[in-house]
Amino acid sequence: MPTLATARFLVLAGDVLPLRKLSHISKRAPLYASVRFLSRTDRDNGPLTLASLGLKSDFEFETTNKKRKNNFQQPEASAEVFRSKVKPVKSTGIKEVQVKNPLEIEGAPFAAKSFPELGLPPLLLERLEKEGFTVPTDVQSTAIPVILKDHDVVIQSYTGSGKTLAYLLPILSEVGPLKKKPPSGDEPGKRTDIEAVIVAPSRELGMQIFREVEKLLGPGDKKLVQQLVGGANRSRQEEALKKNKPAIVVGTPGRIAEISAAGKLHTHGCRFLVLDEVDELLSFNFRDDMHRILEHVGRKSGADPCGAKNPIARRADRQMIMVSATVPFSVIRAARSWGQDPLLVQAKSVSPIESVQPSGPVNLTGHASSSSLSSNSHTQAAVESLPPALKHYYCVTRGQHKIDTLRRCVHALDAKSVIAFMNHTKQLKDAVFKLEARGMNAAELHGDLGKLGRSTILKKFKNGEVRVLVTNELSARGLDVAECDLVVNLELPTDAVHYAHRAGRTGRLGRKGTVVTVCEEPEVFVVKKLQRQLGVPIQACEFTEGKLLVTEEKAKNEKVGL
Ligand SMILES: Nc1ncnc2c1ncn2[C@@H]1O[C@H](COP(=O)(O)OP(=O)(O)OP(=O)(O)O)[C@@H](O)[C@H]1O
Repeated sequence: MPTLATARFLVLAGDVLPLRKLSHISKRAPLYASVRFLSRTDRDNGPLTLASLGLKSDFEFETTNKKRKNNFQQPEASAEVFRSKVKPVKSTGIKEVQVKNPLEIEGAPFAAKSFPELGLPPLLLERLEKEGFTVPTDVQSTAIPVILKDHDVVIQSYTGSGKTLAYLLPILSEVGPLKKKPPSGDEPGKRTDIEAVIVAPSRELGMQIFREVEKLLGPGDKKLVQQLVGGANRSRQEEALKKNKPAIVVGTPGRIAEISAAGKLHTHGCRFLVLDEVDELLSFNFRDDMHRILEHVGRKSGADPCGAKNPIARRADRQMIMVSATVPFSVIRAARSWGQDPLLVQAKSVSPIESVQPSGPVNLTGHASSSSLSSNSHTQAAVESLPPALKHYYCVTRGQHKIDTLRRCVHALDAKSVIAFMNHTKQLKDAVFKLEARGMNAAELHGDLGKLGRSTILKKFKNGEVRVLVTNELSARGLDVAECDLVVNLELPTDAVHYAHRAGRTGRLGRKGTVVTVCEEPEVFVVKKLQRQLGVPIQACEFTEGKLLVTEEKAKNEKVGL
């Protein structure tokens, strides 16, 4: 360990420049005549696929020449060159960490294109302008034209890069009152079926997406979207479905499957099926509910004479959109099973899913050398899931001093809105109690709280009444609080994917954000492993005299290839 005299440096938020990828986009033409891999997974333990759902049991190939109605032209090849630079921090003197402006957008991932250039209809463009969305993000400008051309897609882009609008806007271009004018002969307003089903793994995320759709539809048409999240009153949801005849439903797998099984959700004519946080939806917990959803949504019975026998022909009717910041190979396999010639859409590239290999589900040419990455697909999924502007630190302390370290960390960074993660629900109350005893506004958020309790706490956190939200994995995915400027891991996440989703609650849409992992000495090797797997520097630090001090020499970072 370096001594105080030789190795203490000051962090002025930003000594380490973002490491990003060097990506080359294939110029290959889209694969329309393609080989489709139907399934190859273990039925009992593997991820959810057609095989695990009992629809297909063997690895199969099928050649299809079927063309989608519009051919997608891949964007011109582009190469982004980012250099990994580690600026030496000064070895003398100590400077204060700058006060953060949580809403300052440093490196927002906005694209060169405008919304009108993406082919969105005029009414939707008007709504976007009213809501203050003026420029699309990179992933939006790449994904929107692809989805508008009817392709099944897997959208992968880092946390907070705007994936929700990337799929909502093309859906709203085709569904509901903002859609494109129908071709002459079509009768507008006649359709009463549900046209889009959006599935999310948690109530909070479901409600967040639901509100985003409501907002875009505007006050006059907000009943055209219905939430079907668990924890809410089911009969009221069923009544609303009957009365309002929504075009879009957003919900959690359990509640959607439940209402569908009761015969009160008619989705056979559904055109869009979105699986948000798809890698989470593939987990064992959701297996039965997802089975029902995949079997029923967008499956028109009798629409195609081959349909009854041929699952591929039947599923041709719905467009699958799968989304996550982390895309392990299990998602790629699932996309091959459920989609028709699906495309992998990333911020600046589109490639056929067929070209994705198990060793590299997403472009891995960036942050770290491939040799330094584990071959584990889950680990690979975490690479490029982190916003490039995030800063990562870890601080070693004893278990009983963790809350105090958190308090000092919040003061040192002058953080206004903090999410602190722990692994077990039982410990959250105690942590909140200790923080409040030290004069810091804090609240706990977890699944055992009632629906009302959860939404009240989230509201208070969003409006600044609660400074520190102490929570568990429930809040790690999707939660969008723009003001959150600090994430603290009071306990280590289980793996790099979980680290990425937790970390992604801050630094959203190019804003500044800091992630501090508070750990005990024997856990430091896990932090080092996370650092290697994620390909980002995680610097050792201390909080002394109200300042964050980096305690790790540059040489150590160089050792891990950063
Ligand atoms: N074009 C845009 N202009 C301005 N703000 C935008 C734009 N697109 C999205 N946003 C805002 O950026 C924030 C992050 O977007 P979103 O939640 O869709 O990110 P995400 O990529 O889905 O993140 P995660 O992976 O964590 O779910 C949201 O508050 C959203 O309203």
